[in-house]
Amino acid sequence: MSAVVKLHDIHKSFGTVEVLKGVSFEIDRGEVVAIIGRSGSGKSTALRCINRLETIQSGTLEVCGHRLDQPTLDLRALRQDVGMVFQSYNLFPHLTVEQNITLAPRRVKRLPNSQARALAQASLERVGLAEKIDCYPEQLSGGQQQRVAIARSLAMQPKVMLFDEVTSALDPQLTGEVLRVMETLAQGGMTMAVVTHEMTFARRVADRVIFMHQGRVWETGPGEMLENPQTPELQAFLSNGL
Ligand SMILES: Nc1ncnc2c1ncn2[C@@H]1O[C@H](COP(=O)(O)OP(=O)(O)OP(=O)(O)O)[C@@H](O)[C@H]1O
Repeated sequence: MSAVVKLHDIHKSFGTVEVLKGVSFEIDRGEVVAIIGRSGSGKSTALRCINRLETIQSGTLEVCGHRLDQPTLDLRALRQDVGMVFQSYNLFPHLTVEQNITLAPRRVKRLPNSQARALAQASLERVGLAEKIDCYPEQLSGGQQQRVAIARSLAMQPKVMLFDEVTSALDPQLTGEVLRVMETLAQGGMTMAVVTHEMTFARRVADRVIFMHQGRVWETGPGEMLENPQTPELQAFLSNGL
């Protein structure tokens, strides 16, 4: 298998505070990696580096063949290959579901209206919301809005998807419906990096779990490592939660 995401010895500081202290990991094509760890351990920052929402100070970083540590980076091409879904859905309230989903494909890929609508329909079917295509976000539950946000990302046909605590704002029932959509994507072969506090999801769905602690990859392994943590830090995290 070939790695589509390669981080090697990444260092990242905000001002004088170093939050990533030499982070290295790879994600293979079709692999699902869950990134777990305490608040402030650097999970979101590491994820955000992968699509260049954050720049790194040193290290090498390659995503879908794009060298993010090189000045020649084509940011637009990178962002087409890498989709990202956030905790806040960031849907435009004055646009319908279809308009939200087709905004980027129309602008970036210059798709004609009929093709864009078909793409929105297909993306919504993948998240189980085809019948909501003409709704406005306020007519949807939080879980449905998050699924629309996932559909919006899918419509750009990304090669890698990044999920940053996408269920943190949802109650347990709505969390479940979003996680099921993500599980279906995982089963369909999508390459995914998922920052999450959902340990059941990490254990069951992820091919590999990365435990970050104090800006470093502290422990990594298959989901079963959560049943048999090797370091006291992962043990403490699993018993105390956040
Ligand atoms: N834009 C920023 N400016 C300054 N400091 C930041 C910025 N973004 C993150 N940090 C700091 O970097 C550290 C790591 O933050 P990060 O969001 O990556 O952690 P996290 O593990 O994802 O935590 P959480 O689970 O709370 O989201 C924290 O101490 C945070 O305060």
